[in-house]
Amino acid sequence: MDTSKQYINGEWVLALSGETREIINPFNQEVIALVAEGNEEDAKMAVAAARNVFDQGDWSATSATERGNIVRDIAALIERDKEELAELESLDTGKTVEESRGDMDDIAGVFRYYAESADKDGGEIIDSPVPHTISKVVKEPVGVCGQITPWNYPLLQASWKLAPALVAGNTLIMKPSEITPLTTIKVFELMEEAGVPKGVVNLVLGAGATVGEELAINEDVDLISFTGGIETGKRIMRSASSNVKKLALELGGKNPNVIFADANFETAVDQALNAVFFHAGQICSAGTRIIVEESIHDAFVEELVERVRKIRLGSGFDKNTQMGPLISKIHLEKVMAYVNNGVKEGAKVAVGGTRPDEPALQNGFFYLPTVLTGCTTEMNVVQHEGFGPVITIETFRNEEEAIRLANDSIYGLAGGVWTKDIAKAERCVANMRMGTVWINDFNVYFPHAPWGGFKQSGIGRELGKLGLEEYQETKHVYHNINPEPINWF
Ligand SMILES: NC(=O)c1ccc[n+]([C@@H]2O[C@H](COP(=O)([O-])OP(=O)(O)OC[C@H]3O[C@@H](n4cnc5c(N)ncnc54)[C@H](O)[C@@H]3O)[C@@H](O)[C@H]2O)c1
Ligand SMILES: C[N+](C)(C)CC=O
Repeated sequence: MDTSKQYINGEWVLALSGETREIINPFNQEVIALVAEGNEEDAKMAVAAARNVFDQGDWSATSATERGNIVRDIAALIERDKEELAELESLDTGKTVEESRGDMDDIAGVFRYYAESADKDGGEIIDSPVPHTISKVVKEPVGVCGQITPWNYPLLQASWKLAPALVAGNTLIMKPSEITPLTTIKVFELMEEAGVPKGVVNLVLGAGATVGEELAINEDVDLISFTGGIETGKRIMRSASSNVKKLALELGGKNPNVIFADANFETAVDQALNAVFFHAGQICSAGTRIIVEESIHDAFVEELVERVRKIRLGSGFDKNTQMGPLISKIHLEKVMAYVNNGVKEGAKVAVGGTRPDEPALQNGFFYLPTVLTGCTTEMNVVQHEGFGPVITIETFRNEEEAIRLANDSIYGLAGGVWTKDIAKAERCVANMRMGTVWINDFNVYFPHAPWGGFKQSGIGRELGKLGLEEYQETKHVYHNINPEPINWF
């Protein structure tokens, strides 16, 4: 794989400026690749290619079945190269190879799901109120799509955008996170191998402020789909107003995990760990905000802390490792400051709260899994997304208070509720203002169900039927089969 090039109009090309960027392994800070560093000019070139190919109309005129077949072939190639992709993802992000393998299965599943969906919706005939007319609704591609992805699930988040955009007949320009572009580069090679026509998919590498901003503002882009942080999302929203682009935003979360005293205790503790410490808490839907019923607080914290102490940190390539490093030095410093500020606000460190002291981990961006107790809803550490391996614990006394606390957030991405009382669970779910709510589980997602946020966690949905509709325009066609003069004037 040649990482030094971008993919524009069906050609692998160096950045116009000739510049490159070093990609760093977060486990040991070694340089693992040099990649092209594109800028606004590369982005403009890619947009022009995507615009030209879309306007020629050959791709959008292919049948949905044909596009579905190509997307199915991409899934098969991802499965063929699963191990290589998983190792690349772990090298780039620090997550365990086991987690990356799971991501690759999910990614192939997303391409397969959309391949199967491609030709299942041929539109709709409307019962027209006017005699001798035919009224129908058809779906068409939106056009040229700009797609911007984050570093935490690089290829997974890319797949949620690439697969539906392709089956809907759009052309696109993708900009992966500048920190973690490797698996996305590889998948562009696979899309070329699968026979995606020239200019339909374009890859520009580089910084958000240059390439990303150009995609958001460029008036030849019809839709921008962004996954990332809330402040970047707001900025993109402003830039996208240049030509009133369609907008899909998948932003952050500060996700409540509500645990009632009647929950299965062992399972709730165990899953509370999974909800946060996968990928060192760098998950948009991480259940970092535990809200536990007061009567079981002490027992819950005791058990949680004991389990947290046993989490094994290390290289994602070591089979014994359960949690890898954070993505970068800058991010590590942010997480440290986030915890330190929480402590200044009055939170107590029950475990963690610092970097590990093992010599073998000193070159990596490691932070110990951390539990903060004595937290209350108005604290910054409870309200802000730390995006690290940090749990805050609050307590509640009754159902009403649990729901009020869970909803006390600008975010509304996801949440969980643990109880054996089915009616109580359903009442909570009905009142929790989040795009996904899990009952007696956490962090489960699959291609068939929509994903996205209420409130400031975003706009629109990815995955499922809605994830395809983001990439479609809806057209009403009204056909008068017996036109006659009206003689009004
Ligand atoms: N809701 C979801 O499904 C979901 C999934 C994954 C991650 N996230 C969120 O992503 C965030 C972490 O990712 P991150 O740190 O990479 O986010 P980020 O906002 O810093 O960057 C995301 C992407 O936006 C680009 N970007 C930065 N500035 C830009 C600009 N001015 N214009 C256009 N593009 C720009 C970056 O280069 C990167 O490709 C967290 O907040 C997390 O919750 C959300
Ligand atoms: C959407 N998800 C859960 C796959 C990754 C969020 O960061």
